[in-house]
Parts: sequence; structure tokens; C-alpha cells
Amino acid sequence: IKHPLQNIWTLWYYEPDKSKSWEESQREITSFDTAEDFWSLYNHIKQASELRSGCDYSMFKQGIRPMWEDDANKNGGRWLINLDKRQRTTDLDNYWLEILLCMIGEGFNEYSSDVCGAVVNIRPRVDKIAVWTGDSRLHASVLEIGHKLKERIRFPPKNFINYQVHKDTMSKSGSMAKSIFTI
Ligand SMILES: CN(C)c1nc(=O)c2c([nH]1)N([C@@H]1O[C@H](COP(=O)(O)OP(=O)(O)O)[C@@H](O)[C@H]1O)CN2C
Repeated sequence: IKHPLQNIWTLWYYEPDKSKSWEESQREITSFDTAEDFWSLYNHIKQASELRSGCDYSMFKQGIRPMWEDDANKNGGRWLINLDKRQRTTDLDNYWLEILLCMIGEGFNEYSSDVCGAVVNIRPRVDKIAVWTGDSRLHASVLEIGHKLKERIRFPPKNFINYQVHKDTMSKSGSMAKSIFTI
């Protein structure tokens, strides 16, 4: 028999399309709820580093759309990892896979219920990976998730990741949204 996961997860793919709204360009690929089905999906699709600039993968718990406005995300925020160009060939795919495995394996322990999903953005200058949590006011939970994230992907301790509230990211002026935590 297959190894069941605690949650059902859905993979989304975003490709910029001038003729469509941002939301219409978010395409639901498929959902899975066993480890085996995760691996068949993962081995079947392009690696994040092979996507064209402007594209995203998102993996969220079934029923949560990969957007700020979803009820599960609207009071939440994200731990944001910025990767420079060089890291696209070295770290991007490794970090992304580790984060996917951590999420589907409920690796954030008692705080796994606060995790909504993760997003990887392939961009011309800086690629980004983010873990989205459901309530930015649960500071203990947010911080635990952040520390677990850095530990799991073996992020260099001297490098920092920031937690941004989605409401601040939505209203950001310029490229830098406010961060409420930096670890
Ligand atoms: C429902 N809705 C429209 C809506 N809901 C959303 O949840 C949502 C958007 N729109 N996003 C749009 O993409 C632009 C780039 O963000 P980016 O995160 O790709 O990052 P870059 O600026 O391309 O690096 C954002 O500025 C925003 O326009 C992003 N986003 C998450």
C-alpha cells in the first residue's frame, strides 16, 4: 500500500500571460495525499530552476489557493528566502525540495497546522522561496516555523530570512515590504 500523508496537497503553476489576470494565470496542476504520488509528480515536472523567468510553483494544502486573499492566508504572512543568481544552480532546487518534504512530512511539528504552503518564484534578478503561515499574530508559531525552516534547509546561520505579513506585502511601496521578524 502507499504511504498516506496527513494532508492532501495541491501543486499550482503560474506563468505570466498578458491576456489573463494574475489569478487566471494560476493553474492548479494536481493534488496528492501519499508519499509515492508526491514523488511521481515531483519526478514528472520540470525542476524550479528550469522554469522561465516570471514563473512560479506553489504547493498548498488542498482548498487553500496560493494567494493572499484566500481565507486561510489573509491574516498570515511568509518566511521569505532570497536567492542570488549563483544559487539557482546550487541551492534553489535543493531548498525547494527540502521545504516540500518538510511540509508534506508535517516537519514543523506542532506548528504544522499553521503552515498553509510554499511558493518558489523564478525571477530575472533574485529567485525567491517562501513558506506561508496562516496567522502572523501567532508569534511563537511563526518563529518556530522560521527556525525549523532554516535548520531543515541548512541555511547558513549568518544569513537571514525575513517574515513579512501579507497585508504589508500587498501594500508594499517599492520592492521592499516591511518585515516583522528577521532570523
Ligand atoms: C488576487 N491578486 C491580484 C493577487 N493575489 C496574490 O496573492 C498575489 C498577486 N495578486 N500577485 C501579483 O503579482 C505581482 C508580483 O508579485 P510576486 O510575488 O510574483 O513577486 P515579484 O514582484 O514578481 O518578484 C504582485 O505585485 C501582484 O500584482 C502576487 N501575489 C502573491
